[in-house]
Amino acid sequence: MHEEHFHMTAPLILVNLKTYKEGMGNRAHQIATAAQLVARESGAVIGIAPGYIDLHPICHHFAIPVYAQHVDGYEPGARTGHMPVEAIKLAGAAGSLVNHSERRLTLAEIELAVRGIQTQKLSSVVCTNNDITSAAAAALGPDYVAIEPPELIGSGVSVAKANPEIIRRSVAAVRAINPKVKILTGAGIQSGECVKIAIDLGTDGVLLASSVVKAPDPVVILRDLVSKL
Ligand SMILES: O=C(CO)COP(=O)(O)O
Repeated sequence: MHEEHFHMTAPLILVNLKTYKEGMGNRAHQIATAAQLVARESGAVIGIAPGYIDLHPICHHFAIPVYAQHVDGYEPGARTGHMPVEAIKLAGAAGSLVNHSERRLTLAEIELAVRGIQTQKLSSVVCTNNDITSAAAAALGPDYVAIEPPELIGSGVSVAKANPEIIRRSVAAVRAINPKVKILTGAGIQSGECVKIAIDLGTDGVLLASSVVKAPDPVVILRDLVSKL
């Protein structure tokens, strides 16, 4: 379902399913079901970024924003093993992550992907690793810059608690370049308290993975994540 159907001025909680076994197939549907339930009962905007195989069915079964984890900015045509923006749009995606720490791109590829996403009127989330790269990403004019210190990704240690300074500096850097660009932060986000700290530091939401994807019951974690909004 496309993003214009959602109130995107509200904070965005975006759950990246990565290629975790606990985020594939039936389990991807279970997490999407949990996201939709908690979004409905709380009024929060909760999106998920499943793998490509699960993208199309999840887009069509759930009324939540669904993002691809990566997209190529190339035009459709004689290329093999790439993912054009048109393909994720046809699948029903709201947008895509670009340049995740686990799927790094060159600057030229990031720019191409952001332009392609804009051309298709989808939402772009460019991931960055520090305040300098956040400023560079903001110069490309994406919808979101998502700052995630790589050393804290998957660590269980929350960026909001361990390194609020990097969030503060990134917010300032992005605002100085382009105040229209929204900001997410991530790495180790696991509770409503983490989300509240991130929002209080001036971000527009969070990008997270393991705390939800690996939870025995994702509903419990998602309810906690939205509890202080
Ligand atoms: O990389 C991330 C989200 O894209 C963060 O992962 P964790 O929430 O597992 O630290």
